Amino acid sequence: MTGAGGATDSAVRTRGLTKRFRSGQVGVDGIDLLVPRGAVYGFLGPNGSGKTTTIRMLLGLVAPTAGTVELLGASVPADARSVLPRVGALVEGPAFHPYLDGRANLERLDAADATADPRSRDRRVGAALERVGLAAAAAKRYRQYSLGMKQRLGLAATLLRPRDLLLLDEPTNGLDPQGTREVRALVREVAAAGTTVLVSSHLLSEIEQVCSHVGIMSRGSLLVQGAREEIADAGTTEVRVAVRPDQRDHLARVVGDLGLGEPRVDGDVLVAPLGGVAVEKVAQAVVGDGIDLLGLEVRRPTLEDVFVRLTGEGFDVAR
Ligand SMILES: Nc1ncnc2c1ncn2[C@@H]1O[C@H](COP(=O)(O)OP(=O)(O)OP(=O)(O)O)[C@@H](O)[C@H]1O
Repeated sequence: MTGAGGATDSAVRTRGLTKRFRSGQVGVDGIDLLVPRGAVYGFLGPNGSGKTTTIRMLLGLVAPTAGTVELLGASVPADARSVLPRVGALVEGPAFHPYLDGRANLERLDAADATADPRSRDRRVGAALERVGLAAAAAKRYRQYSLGMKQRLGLAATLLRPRDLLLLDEPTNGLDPQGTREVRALVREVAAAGTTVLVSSHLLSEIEQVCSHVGIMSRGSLLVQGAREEIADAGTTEVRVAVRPDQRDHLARVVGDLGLGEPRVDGDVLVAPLGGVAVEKVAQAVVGDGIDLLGLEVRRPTLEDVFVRLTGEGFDVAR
C-alpha cells in the first residue's frame, strides 16, 4: 500500500500504460485509466481496441511495455500477491476443468483459496451458483455448458468471496437478452454492496445504463473518460421533426429562423441540433407558421453518438 493520501481514492489508476506486441503492433497506447472507488466503470470500445490487453495488464497477466498500474492503491505487479485476493476477475479462458461439473469446479477454486473456510464451502458455492442463475445446471459438466453458461460460471467464481474490485471482461458475451439483463442486475447489486466494478463491452447500449463512469477506447487509445452524464452531455441533443415532403423547405426556413443548428434530412424527418432552444418553441413556431406537424422527437446523445463524433467512425467497424 502507498501511504500517501489521494492514491487510495481510486480503485484503478494507470499511468502511460502501453503494450507493444512482438509484431510491433501497439495494442494499448499510453492510457491513463482512472476508476474512482465505488464506481461502475464501463470500459467501452469496439473489438480489437485494446480492452482485454489492458485488463490483462491490470491483473499482471501481461507485462506492460511501459507505464504503471495501481489497484486499490497498491502497485501491480510488485504488490500483486497482497492486493489480487481483493480483486475478482472475469477474463477470457478461465481455468475451468472440462470434465467436472459447475459445482465441482467452484469447489476446486474455493479450495485453492487458503483463506476460505472449508466448513462453509457448500454454502458459498451454492450461493454463488444461485446468484448467477446456474443452480439448475450445477451438476452438468463444464464442457457441455453453452457459452452463456460458461460466462455465468466465470462470474460465479468472482463472487465466491467478498471483493473490493471486480474486473469483468465482456461478461455479457454469449448471453441472450435475458442473461444480459441478469448480468446488469448483478453488477448493480455488487456495486450497491460497495464493490467497485470495471466492466468492458463492445456493445455500448448493453452496458451504458448501469455505469456511473465510462472510458471509451479506440485503436489502443483512451479517447475520453469520466462521469457518464458529463460525457453524454458533450454530445448534441437533436430535435427530429416530421412533416410532409412538400413542406420540408418551409420547415427548414422556420428552423433556421429559430437559430437551431444546421439541419439535415433523415428519411422523412428533418433533424437539427437543438442548441439552447426549448423544444416547445420549435413546436409553436412550426404549427404557428401553418406547417402540419406529423411528429416531433427530442433525441439526447448516446455514448455511441459521442464515439462517432470523436472518431468519425461507427462503433462497430473501427479496428
Ligand atoms: N498476443 C498478441 N500479439 C499480437 N497482437 C495482439 C496480441 N493480443 C492482442 N493483439 C492485438 O492488439 C489489439 C488489441 O486487442 P485486445 O484483445 O486487447 O482488444 P479488445 O478491445 O479486448 O477486443 P475484443 O473486444 O475483440 O476482445 C488487437 O488489434 C489485437 O489483434
